[in-house]
Amino acid sequence: VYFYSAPENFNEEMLRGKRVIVTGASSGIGEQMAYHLARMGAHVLVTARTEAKLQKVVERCRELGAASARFVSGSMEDTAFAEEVVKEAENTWGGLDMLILNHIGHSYFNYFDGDVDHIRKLLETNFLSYVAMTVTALPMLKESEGNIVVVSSVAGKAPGPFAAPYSATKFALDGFFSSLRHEFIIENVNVSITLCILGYIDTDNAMQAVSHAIKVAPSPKEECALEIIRSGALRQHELHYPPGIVNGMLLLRGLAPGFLDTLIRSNIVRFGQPVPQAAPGTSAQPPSVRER
Ligand SMILES: NC(=O)C1=CN([C@@H]2O[C@H](COP(=O)(O)OP(=O)(O)OC[C@H]3O[C@@H](n4cnc5c(N)ncnc54)[C@H](OP(=O)(O)O)[C@@H]3O)[C@@H](O)[C@H]2O)C=CC1
Ligand SMILES: CC(C)CCC[C@@H](C)[C@H]1CC[C@H]2[C@@H]3C(=O)C=C4C[C@@H](O)CC[C@]4(C)[C@H]3CC[C@]12C
Repeated sequence: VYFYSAPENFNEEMLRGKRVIVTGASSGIGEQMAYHLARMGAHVLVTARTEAKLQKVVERCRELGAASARFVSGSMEDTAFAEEVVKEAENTWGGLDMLILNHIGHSYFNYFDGDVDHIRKLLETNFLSYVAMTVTALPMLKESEGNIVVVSSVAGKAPGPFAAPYSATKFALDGFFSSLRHEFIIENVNVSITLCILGYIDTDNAMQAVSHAIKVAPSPKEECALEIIRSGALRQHELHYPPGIVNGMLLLRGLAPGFLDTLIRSNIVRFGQPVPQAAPGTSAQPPSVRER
């Protein structure tokens, strides 16, 4: 508790004129981070696959007062693209202050189906591209004494069911970046690494995927996006958002892991399968988690 509640003074001016890359910024939390950064007067480079959406995000960033805004489109399934995005920042800005790694590839919310290739592909997108961007950006981040922000999930600390591939990629991020942080401290590399442990957030994609299955209420993506930027700028090691639920879960994980697991399962009511439509005159019976 002491560690994560150390004195902190965030001022939005801290981001003015800063050069920031945001991945997965065509929707959800990434899009909201781009808008906050724009409002704070940062230079933003946003990336994702869908050019039409990125075009709109860039326009909105300009309206909100970004020092500059541009996009590069492509897929992070390919680590060559990940490196290309960082090169683009180097060519346009000649440096970089903050690297926000946020994108995720599509996965399913259901029992693990045995598809090993899916996990390999998801690791490329959700994990290896993060490593590749970090490697390419590191010389610039050392120069600016900048920040690396890695967006993860409670599923990357205390997993629930139906997200085995996704959870694996988020655990990989914790292992890699928490180890790398030690090395930076040992070697006096003044680049901060912030691992963001997020609970359930109300983005369109997450709501579509799991709102029928999760009992807890989602937290707002706008506030979540601001907290991520804030903790990155303050060089915190970890962000836990929303703090009550995530800190509670992590505390229980240490004290009573079996109880936490039961609690997680009891908060997931249905999943994956279409909810049957009620026939006229009958009431719909949702499928139970045991049915498959
Ligand atoms: N929402 C939630 O409940 C939670 C989210 N998180 C984490 O927060 C982060 C953001 O989540 P959220 O905003 O909900 O996600 P969204 O699904 O809204 O956004 C994902 C972004 O990644 C992009 N993307 C998808 N596939 C690829 C690809 N192959 N290559 C490059 N970009 C890709 C998407 O754009 P496009 O399709 O155009 O490529 C989009 O911009 C993720 O790291 C997620 O794990 C953590 C805990 C809970
Ligand atoms: C026990 C409870 C107090 C809290 C349980 C919270 C659990 C159920 C929450 C916390 C993190 C959440 C997942 C997440 O990280 C990101 C995504 C990606 C998105 O595209 C689809 C939904 C998915 C898989 C979320 C599913 C629900 C999870 C596991």
